[in-house]
Amino acid sequence: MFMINGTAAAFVNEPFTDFSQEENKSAMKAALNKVKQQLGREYPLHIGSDRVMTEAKERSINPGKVSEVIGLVSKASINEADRAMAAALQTFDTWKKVPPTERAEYLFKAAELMRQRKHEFSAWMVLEAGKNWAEADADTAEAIDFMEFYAREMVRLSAINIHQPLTKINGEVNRLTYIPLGVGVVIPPWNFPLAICVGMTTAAVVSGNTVLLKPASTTPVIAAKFVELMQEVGLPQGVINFIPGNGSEIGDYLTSHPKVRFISFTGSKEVGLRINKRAAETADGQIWIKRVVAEMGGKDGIVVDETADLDQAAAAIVASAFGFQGQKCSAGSRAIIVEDVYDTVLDNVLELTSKLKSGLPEENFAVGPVIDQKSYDKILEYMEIGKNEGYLVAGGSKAEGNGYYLQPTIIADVYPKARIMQEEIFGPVLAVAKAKDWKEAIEIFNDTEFGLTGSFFSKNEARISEALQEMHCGNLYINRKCTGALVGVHPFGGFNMSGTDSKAGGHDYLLLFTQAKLTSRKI
Ligand SMILES: NC(=O)c1ccc[n+]([C@@H]2O[C@H](COP(=O)([O-])OP(=O)(O)OC[C@H]3O[C@@H](n4cnc5c(N)ncnc54)[C@H](O)[C@@H]3O)[C@@H](O)[C@H]2O)c1
Ligand SMILES: N[C@@H](CCC=O)C(=O)O
Repeated sequence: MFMINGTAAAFVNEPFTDFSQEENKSAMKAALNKVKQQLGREYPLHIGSDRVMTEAKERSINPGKVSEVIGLVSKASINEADRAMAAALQTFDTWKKVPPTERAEYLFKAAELMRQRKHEFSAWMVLEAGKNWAEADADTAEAIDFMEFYAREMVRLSAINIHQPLTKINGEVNRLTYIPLGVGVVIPPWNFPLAICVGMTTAAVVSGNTVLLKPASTTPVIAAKFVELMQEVGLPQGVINFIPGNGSEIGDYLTSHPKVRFISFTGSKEVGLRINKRAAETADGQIWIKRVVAEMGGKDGIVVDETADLDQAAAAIVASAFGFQGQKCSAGSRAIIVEDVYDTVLDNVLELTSKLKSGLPEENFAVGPVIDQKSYDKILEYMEIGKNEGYLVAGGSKAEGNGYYLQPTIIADVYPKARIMQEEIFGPVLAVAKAKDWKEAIEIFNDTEFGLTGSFFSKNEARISEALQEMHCGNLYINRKCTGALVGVHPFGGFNMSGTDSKAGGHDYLLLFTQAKLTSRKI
């Protein structure tokens, strides 16, 4: 709980589940069985207090077993998006007046309920997103963390002048308070279908805003489960309006809408830039500049010098490149290794990769499917491009299974300007480049339009100091993998074309969804 003997308990991350323990294994299997009984159900839109079933549906399928339908989710058209906007606008008038501590309570309660049903939420992601158990468990843990963390943050910010203590002068009482912005559109991606959806939505809501939540089209069921949870804890109707639908249809419509005060987006560079551009146009009747928070793609990498622990470096390269099939914005899709140890590290990487078994996520194979046909086709294309840009040393094609399975693929001796070194593939494809020394390796690392995550492996302190300064990315790690940021520990967000560096899970994040009001009273 939040309060212990009247004092706020310190935030701690939700622990990950150890699935080598029999009881945890059984609990996860039971959760999967329970969830399987609920497959194929229909889910409504949530517009204010209305539950709206539309004829048009998003058909969500299991990417690891494509004949299995996870659920059919109602799909909003512009008409329903308009109704949702009206509901959100109306509710904003009352929600903004709810004391911040009360708003935070909804998040604390939801975090607690999610904790109790942790494996069930993870099971939905195993089936809908193709995550293995550990990846799904980490996603659920992060969702719980976001709610706990942002609730605490709202309580902290609501204490007047705490964030920015004001200089005192005689004859005046001055206060700085953080007030909400208005109605926001929340647009999460599918790859962290619970954590990122929950984090983006609850940050906006706990700050006193109301939202239109448009989930990703491939993972709408897990988003619907989150919205149901918020209803269960009694969040007032109209605070979260749930409107799955086409990005190009309602997405474009909403991002241009004059009543939208802010857009919170996480997804690809292409869509993020489109939203940023549309949001910058002032629509008729619009009386503000829209705030855009856009967290976008990455072309992250791991640099290894000759002094590094080579086994640790190889393990980190494999985990970062192939965890969740490389479908993380933080994925280490580039390894840049100095020539003295290039062959040794590459051999280690190949050996570890050859041990990765691919198969059904519900059976907890290390490597599962990619998300859908479009991704599958795109990644296969990149594999072919890669074969012309270096040497194929592992994988390179489809893998067995009734779904979108691909082999973990490694292309070696790739030149820095190659497409597979520059473009985000978002799949299990690792490009390996050779550098003459650690300085050149850092130059190659920085030679990208993105700037999200990176790692530097070395035992040399002087080099580590220089790498800390020179490697230009939002989340830089030393001697560890470049994925797996923890809420509160590693605030997350990137530079350049990786986005607005909003640092989700950090102490500044809620400020993005508030405006600071200074009041000065003469006494
Ligand atoms: N930087 C981060 O924190 C972070 C985290 C996770 C994922 N990502 C990035 O997300 C991408 C993968 O996710 P994705 O495939 O869901 O991305 P995407 O850009 O295709 O879609 C993201 C969301 O935008 C919606 N959308 C599509 N067109 C739209 C439009 N015109 N207007 C409004 N919304 C629209 C989609 O329906 C989805 O909900 C990768 O590039 C990955 O790197 C970044
Ligand atoms: N925050 C996650 C990545 C989120 C994007 O996909 C990590 O640090 O691995």
